Amino acid sequence: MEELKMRKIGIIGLGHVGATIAYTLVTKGIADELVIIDTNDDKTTAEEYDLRDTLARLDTFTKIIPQDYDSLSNADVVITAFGNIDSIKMDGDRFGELNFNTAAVEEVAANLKTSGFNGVLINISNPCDVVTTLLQQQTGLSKAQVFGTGTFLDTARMQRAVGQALHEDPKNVSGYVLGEHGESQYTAWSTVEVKGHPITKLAEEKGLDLTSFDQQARRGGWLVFSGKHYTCYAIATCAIKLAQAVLSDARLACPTSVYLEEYGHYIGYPAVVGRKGIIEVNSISLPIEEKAQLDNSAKIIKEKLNK
Ligand SMILES: NC(=O)c1ccc[n+]([C@@H]2O[C@H](COP(=O)([O-])OP(=O)(O)OC[C@H]3O[C@@H](n4cnc5c(N)ncnc54)[C@H](O)[C@@H]3O)[C@@H](O)[C@H]2O)c1
Repeated sequence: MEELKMRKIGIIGLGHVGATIAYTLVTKGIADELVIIDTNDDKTTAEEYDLRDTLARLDTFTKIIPQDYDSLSNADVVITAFGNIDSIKMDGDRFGELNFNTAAVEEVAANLKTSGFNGVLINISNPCDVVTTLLQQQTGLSKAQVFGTGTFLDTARMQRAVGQALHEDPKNVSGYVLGEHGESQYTAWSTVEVKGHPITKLAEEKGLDLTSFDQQARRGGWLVFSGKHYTCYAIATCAIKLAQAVLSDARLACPTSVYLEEYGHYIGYPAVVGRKGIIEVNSISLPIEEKAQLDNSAKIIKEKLNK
């Protein structure tokens, strides 16, 4: 009999974000095998047993594999969520973790390389575009195999802001927040529609303040952060949606942190995600001002990379 293909996912970094992803993957039965890795052994054991103790009450089973890089050799997806959130201050700068996370990249990339992992790597760790660029370079995986959550989360925040103002389900709002997952991100309003109606037209008709929505997308994370000193549900949901797009070869069109030749590094831009990772960069034609904003954001990511 042909062996059943298991859906195997690895998570590296089991803090607020990684643990939320692990819990969701297990309770929703999305992974048949889940590899969980953290430099903190006690934290890993705690998450391992909290998840194992959940299994008896679920309709699905997930094999939990702790602290084993070797077992990632045949994983479909690895999600990186390592970091040190306590080093982030309320100053609006996601680059606060830069030094910590660039050091972590070296260790994680070397371990992934030794493991023989050859699936799709989805990075969450901040600064997201910089860390994704470094992970791709240091793992030696292809640019299609590595991408970041990037502005997928910021786009969800924009959809929330617009949807909330118009009393619409955020899913009725389409379009993209582009650029850095950070302060220089921006909403490409030329791409945004509500139920097929261009937002620029709706804004004129209804007197909407698009700048305020854009600011809500940019600052949304800090609103959550200021109350609980981390964020977890929205980012976990973004990462899992991307992982599922890989597992089911969905060819999901969404903004992610993707490698753009033009800039020579990763940046939030429309892409299509499937079994092999980034199936295509979905080049869209932007008005001159919006393209200039993308160029500016790329410049800021590049400066951080050069540091
Ligand atoms: N891209 C986004 O949209 C987005 C959203 C939220 C959080 N984040 C980022 O995700 C990361 C995790 O956030 P969090 O709140 O869970 O942080 P956290 O500090 O709660 O957890 C980080 C975990 O990573 C572990 N870790 C550190 N170095 C490691 C290494 N080399 N190998 C394995 N594990 C390691 C730590 O022990 C810790 O358990 C941070 O970088 C944060 O800024 C990104």
